[in-house]
Amino acid sequence: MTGPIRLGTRRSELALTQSGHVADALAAVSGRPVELVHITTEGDRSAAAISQLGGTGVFVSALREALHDGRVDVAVHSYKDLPTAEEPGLVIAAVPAREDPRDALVARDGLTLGELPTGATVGTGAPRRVAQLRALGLGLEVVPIRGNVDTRMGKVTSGELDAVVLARAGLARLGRLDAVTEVLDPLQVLPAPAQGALAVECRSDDDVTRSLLAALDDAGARACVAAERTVLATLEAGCSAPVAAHAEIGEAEDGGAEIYLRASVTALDGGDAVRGSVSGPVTDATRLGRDLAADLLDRGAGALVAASR
Ligand SMILES: NCc1[nH]cc(CCC(=O)O)c1CC(=O)O
Repeated sequence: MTGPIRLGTRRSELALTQSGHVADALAAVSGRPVELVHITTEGDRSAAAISQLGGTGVFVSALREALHDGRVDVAVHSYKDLPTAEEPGLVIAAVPAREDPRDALVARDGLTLGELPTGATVGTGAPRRVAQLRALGLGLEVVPIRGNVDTRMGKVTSGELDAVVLARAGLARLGRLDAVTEVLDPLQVLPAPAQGALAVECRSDDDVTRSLLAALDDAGARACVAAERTVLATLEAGCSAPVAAHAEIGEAEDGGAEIYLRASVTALDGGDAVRGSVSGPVTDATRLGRDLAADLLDRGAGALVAASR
């Protein structure tokens, strides 16, 4: 097979940027042309809140249909938008090196969270961010917003809102880090499981594409994402639940590689939260995720997840 590799992508500027990077890398390792195929998803067509459309899975299903149908060979997703359930017939063949997964504040006048006055309006649509911002006890007024990155940042420029919270990774990929006024400390606002990572998917029986994509895989990023998403799956929480998780790789005392995993579940009103952390060998990523979720459940996380449904 020497024809072009067809890579399905959403049309948003962020999706096109992410897909473009993967397409370039895939062309370089395969020596074959890579053709971008634009796919429109229900999440792009509708202005309704994501929670009303049935979760962020709405961004994913149209791309997956195109893979199943054979219209495309490869699809690139923001990993945090993927449901935790595996998709029969498809495989995540590459998790490329990850961007900084932290959340970022874009505020008027260069302000940080701590400098925003009581009653300042902060826009975000994600329940995880709403809950953690309220839990800071700063008296911020959290305003639900959605739309692409430009639309959200425009609400600060126009003066409609004092600030918005976005994934730093999206701003980095779009070349908009200049707008960031504070990168949020994960001790205050822990990012979403798999934030900043991409999932590059193909058909499980497409051995040629699988082996090409294997060259784009970053084992450390894959292990961190596995640990974080296992927390989410074990808590039986959807991607719109106020669950946060963040894994990092560091050096263990014996010189080997170790994962340090943190997670939190926060009540939507910010009045209650359960946080925890665990560390262990990189090869035990999913076990670490399960252990941390079990610890959070022991300490009451189940009720917080249930209350957010
Ligand atoms: N939910 C939308 C979404 N999906 C992925 C990103 C950013 C890129 C990433 O996290 O990889 C965003 C925007 C945001 O949260 O600000």
